[in-house]
Amino acid sequence: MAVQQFYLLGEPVTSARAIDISSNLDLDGLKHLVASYFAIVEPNGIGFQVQESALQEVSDIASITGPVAISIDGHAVRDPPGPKGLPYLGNFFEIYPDHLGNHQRLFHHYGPVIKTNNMGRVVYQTNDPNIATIAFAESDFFTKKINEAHPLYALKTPAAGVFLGDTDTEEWKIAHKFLPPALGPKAVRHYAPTMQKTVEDASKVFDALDEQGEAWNVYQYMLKLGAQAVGKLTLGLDFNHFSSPDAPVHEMVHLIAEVLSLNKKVTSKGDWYSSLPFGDPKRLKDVKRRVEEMVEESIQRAARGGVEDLPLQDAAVEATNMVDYAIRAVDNKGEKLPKSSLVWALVVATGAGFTTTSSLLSWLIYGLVTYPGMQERLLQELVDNDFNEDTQITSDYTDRLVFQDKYIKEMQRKHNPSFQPGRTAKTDLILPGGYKIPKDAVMIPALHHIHHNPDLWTNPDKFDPDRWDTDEVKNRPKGSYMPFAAGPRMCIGFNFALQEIKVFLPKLIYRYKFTREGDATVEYDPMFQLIRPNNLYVRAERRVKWPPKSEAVPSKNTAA
Ligand code: HEM
Repeated sequence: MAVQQFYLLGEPVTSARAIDISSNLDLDGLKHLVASYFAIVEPNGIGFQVQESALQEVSDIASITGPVAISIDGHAVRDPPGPKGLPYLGNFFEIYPDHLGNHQRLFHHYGPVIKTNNMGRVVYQTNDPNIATIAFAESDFFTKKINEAHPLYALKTPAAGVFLGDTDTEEWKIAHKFLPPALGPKAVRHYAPTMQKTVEDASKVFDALDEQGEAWNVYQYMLKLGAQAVGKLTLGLDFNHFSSPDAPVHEMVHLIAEVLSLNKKVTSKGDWYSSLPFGDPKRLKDVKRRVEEMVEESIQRAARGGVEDLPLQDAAVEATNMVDYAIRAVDNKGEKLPKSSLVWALVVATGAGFTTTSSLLSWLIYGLVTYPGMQERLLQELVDNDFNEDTQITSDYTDRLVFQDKYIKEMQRKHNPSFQPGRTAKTDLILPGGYKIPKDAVMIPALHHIHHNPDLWTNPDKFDPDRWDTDEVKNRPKGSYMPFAAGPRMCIGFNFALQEIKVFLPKLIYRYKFTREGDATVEYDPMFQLIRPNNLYVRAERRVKWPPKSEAVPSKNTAA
């Protein structure tokens, strides 16, 4: 057994630590051993050196007199770089209002891990797929722990378990056992007819707007549409969003959207702002309480779809909505989702459900009126697949819409609603590239910037659904595309979201021709938890004719 001194290159030599090297360790074994002492996340990136000469043999490393330096991927360890910023304000005005564009610029300038300071709140972000995957993995290094530095801090609600709670809690474990079956592929398939009925009912309003020759704000109507479906399928509630063109947004929907806006405002401006006893922070608390009350009332009112309790998987395919499911589902120990978790788990499913899908739906319509040829190609695919007003849309049917699938994928790459899921460092650690991250720091895998990283995507600013056919995209590095995040805390509602979109989009495109109203640059809302377009207006005109089937596609009535 030999004892050798090691220190991290970039740190003082006096920080060297003595490590016992057993005689039968090979180089890989030594890297793993050293990694465990210094919390180096990826041992394979470790190099050993003395005065700039690399050491490749364990015997040489063991026999050197004096400390051996550890490099990471050829680098000394360092703090993630970032702009210096102003006193008190930090980088706030270098980042807002166009935080997407400005972070893109910062990644370009400083590299794959950046550190910024927003009025005292330090934020680490990455556009590197490997580091993002490490952060999402829930490991000895990172977990979802919503501390003061986390973008969801002002919304933290341990009782919710999912989304607004820490991983290392009983509440998360329980909610994460009960909710996913109700949002799995089988369960959401039985929601398809309700989704279809929702968009069909909404067409009365879009028809009326067309008859009046009116353009409409896309986000406002997609908020109504997304919420109308989610309200029925999570809470069993009819929000009455399509009783007339001017029907108001239901109070619950309005308040949940306000919560997301308030949270972004409160958490973007540092700790001093979030602790103010008035203004946005106070309003946030009040609105949260009101939402809780409303969901509680709707749970009490919700009609049960049946009387008997059922095992989780059966309840998921039998239940008429998620309240019904949550009341009836029992796990294999005969236990139910506790009352203490029920209300907030359903608030989260409702809020996470409609805020995200309404933003994505808005971007999907944006794409129709912005990117040339998209609307025509999507419509042609429907015609070629014999779509008409009576088609019952099932997952078997949508599986045939190959171009629609690529269009949605590309939209979620380029205009994904979610952009800042955060994970918290459990210890002082060293990331690939040698970046030092202190315990309790929050690392944000910046989804928008991973999806626009030019090292991963050719011409990332170009909207190009056909890129999904290329080998480059098919063989992309792990972690290059994660619209729903990744790892144990990733989205559990993605089946629901994708199915809803795949039902809504054909119905809208087949019935209406969308055109852009106005030519102002479409702006996203910088003070919202999600990326949504603020000022996009369209006209949706009832189609009176449709293109013929493509020549290559045999008509249904043509004999083979
Ligand atoms: C376009 C649609 C959607 C997108 C882009 C999206 C994105 C995400 C992302 C990025 C996360 C991780 C958040 C974090 O780590 O902080 C997440 C979590 C979650 N999503 Fe979604 N989501 C979508 C739709 C939905 C829908 C429709 C539902 C439910 C009906 C839903 C329910 C949830 C829940 C409950 C979590 C928390 C899971 C946990 O904490 O373990 N999402 N979503």
